[in-house]
Amino acid sequence: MSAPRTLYDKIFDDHVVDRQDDGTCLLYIDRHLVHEVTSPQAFEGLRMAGRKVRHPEKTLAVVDHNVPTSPDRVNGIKNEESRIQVEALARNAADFGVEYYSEKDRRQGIVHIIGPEQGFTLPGMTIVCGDSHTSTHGAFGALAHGIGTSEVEHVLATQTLIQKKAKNMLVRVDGQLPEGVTAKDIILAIIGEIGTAGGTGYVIEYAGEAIRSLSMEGRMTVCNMSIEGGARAGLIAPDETTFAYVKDKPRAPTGKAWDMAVEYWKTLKTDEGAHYDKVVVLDAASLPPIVTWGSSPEDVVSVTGTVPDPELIEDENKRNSKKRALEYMGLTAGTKITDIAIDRVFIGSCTNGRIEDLRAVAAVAKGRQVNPRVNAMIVPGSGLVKAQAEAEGLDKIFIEAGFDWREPGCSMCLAMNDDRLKPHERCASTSNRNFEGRQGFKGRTHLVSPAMAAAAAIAGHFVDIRDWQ
Ligand SMILES: CC(C)[C@H](C(=O)O)[C@@H](O)C(=O)O
Ligand code: SF4
Repeated sequence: MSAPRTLYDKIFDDHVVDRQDDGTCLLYIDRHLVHEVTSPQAFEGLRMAGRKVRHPEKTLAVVDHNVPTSPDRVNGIKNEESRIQVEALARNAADFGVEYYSEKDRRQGIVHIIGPEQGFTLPGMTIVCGDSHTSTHGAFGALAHGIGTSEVEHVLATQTLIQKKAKNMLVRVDGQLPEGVTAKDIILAIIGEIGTAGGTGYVIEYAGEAIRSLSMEGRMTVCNMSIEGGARAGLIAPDETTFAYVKDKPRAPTGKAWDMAVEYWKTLKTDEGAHYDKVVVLDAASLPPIVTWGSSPEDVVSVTGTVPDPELIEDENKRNSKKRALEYMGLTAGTKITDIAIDRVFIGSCTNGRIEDLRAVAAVAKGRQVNPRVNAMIVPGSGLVKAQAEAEGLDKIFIEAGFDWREPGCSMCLAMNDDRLKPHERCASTSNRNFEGRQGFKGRTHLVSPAMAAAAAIAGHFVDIRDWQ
């Protein structure tokens, strides 16, 4: 009998085309997602070499990072740099025969949201994209990770990727989440626990009762931020929740092919006794809603807590870096998190821009008003998320409450477009990164869950969402 294997081992093994003695492998890639930021040189490389895209039907291109989120974007993109990137992708997709969703297509959206929506992302697949948050697709039990632009070119040309196997890490979240605590709080707590380098060299498998209980949206939120924990990818074994989500998606298999696929997908779980190189265990019942206070996703604190004191950190380098983070954030140690006033709210991104996130926001916003000092925007992750939200009447709740309801895109997650913080503006954000300048020059980002962001928009400062239920 063969040795017990992890889910990661199985998907990896199933895709090895060639293995060298030093462990370098050539992996077959099932799906390639392409966006406008990391693909121009890759297509240019193909053009110069006179090569074609090996499998256009396994490739899907979309614009997301640079697109404006204002309704007048259909009249053209004013920012020249953005327009050039967007036009380049449109041309490259046409020249190389790759399916492409432009900003005018209702299926357009953030690359990691449209893949699952279209059934382009399926369990057991290898999925790559020139984007670090490709880990999102691991929620389906797919081996999905970001690649660099030269690798994008390699995958376009050959449908394969050179890879060395990573180590296996298990993150088990036992028990049930308390009311008001979400998938976002789980992943922020995990990153707080392992640190931003904790997952370096690993692929993380998330398991345990709390993970099993999550919807696909919640699982995507968790896997999305694997990269913030340093891991190459994050995975969750597919189950009935996964199959129910995938069924009837435009590109999902149908009929007999569906039955065969499900049969295979059911084998995609870690064998009893398989070896993990590292195991981390968390108790969901003890998790609070989390707010980041610094400029790294590991700078987490409970909403009931205070801004920590860097002077208490023994390691000098770490102490200095956290002191600098506090200074950048304009905060003083000891301040209660609920006393921190905010100027802006950003609800969206590939972490929390899906329908369930918007429903959570609507539940908080209904019948309430955004604080007059706060500018709060809601950016659906895709055109389909937007249409669904509008079909449910969520847009009316948002607009009546004073939120700005936008068109889909990456938006203020990274400020590569018109949506950005002004210097020193403080933002409660549902995105995944809080680096210096991430949401705009000198902007200050606090990462939170959608419900926490909505509550902060209304109160004008952070509040414990559990007191609002
Ligand atoms: C622009 C892109 C390369 C980048 C990434 O890889 O993650 C972006 O999506 C981000 O979130 O910072
Ligand atoms: S939403 Fe943010 S994290 Fe996601 S792909 Fe866009 S820029 Fe990157």
